[in-house]
Amino acid sequence: MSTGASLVEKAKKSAAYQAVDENFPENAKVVGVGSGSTVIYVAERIGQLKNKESFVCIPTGFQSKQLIIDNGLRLGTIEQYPEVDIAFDGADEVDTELNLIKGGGACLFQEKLVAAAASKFVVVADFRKRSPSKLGIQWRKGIPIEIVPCAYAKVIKELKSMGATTVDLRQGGSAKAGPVVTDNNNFLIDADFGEVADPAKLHTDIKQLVGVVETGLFVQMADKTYFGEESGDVKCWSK
Ligand SMILES: O=C(CO)[C@H](O)[C@H](O)COP(=O)(O)O
Repeated sequence: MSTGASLVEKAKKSAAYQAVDENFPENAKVVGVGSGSTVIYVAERIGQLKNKESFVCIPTGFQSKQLIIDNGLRLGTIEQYPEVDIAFDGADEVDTELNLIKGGGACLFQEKLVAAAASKFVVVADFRKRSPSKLGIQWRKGIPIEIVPCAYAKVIKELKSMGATTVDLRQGGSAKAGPVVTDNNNFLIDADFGEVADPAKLHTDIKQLVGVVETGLFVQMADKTYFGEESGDVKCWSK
């Protein structure tokens, strides 16, 4: 009998494999590979393609770079290849409009950069990531926001005055004393705004604060999301 943890793992793998099988363009030249535990299976599946010498993969951070290398894929950079044919990535929450919260794994800036450069953006997730309506229902840790380190006190104060109920400078926990440092040498704030009524407005309001590099609200960027279900099925939401 499958345990809860192995059901989740199977769900991630099924979603990732189906997303690659149904969307990988035959003549792809540049492919974005996201970050997180679900994307591990995306990289694995792409690594099984017979023509893997014919395209380059663009990472969204350190872990993603390792996944590309470990699966025998060609590594490129977004500076060399600013036009991406397709990007695959995970998400922390997906709403019914296909808006996302991302950044639980601290990679949101490069994830958004690669997704924004991509002609098609496909998300892979397990059933726990699906919101019944708005963002902020399933993912209760707050919206991840990447900031320049010296701006943290100012931005925290401003986010509180914008109505965030909890605002935390993300800490490394037992793995690191002090704040998490991103792949871009920045800090991360998690700001809880509850249920997000208007993700585009919230993103714009936060982005205007001096010191904010990027928010983990991915508004109308995803073309499709594949959810691996507890039953073993995969559900696809598309625009
Ligand atoms: O946004 C991310 C990292 O910044 C990840 O894509 C997101 O956290 C989902 O990760 P996982 O597939 O491990 O649940």
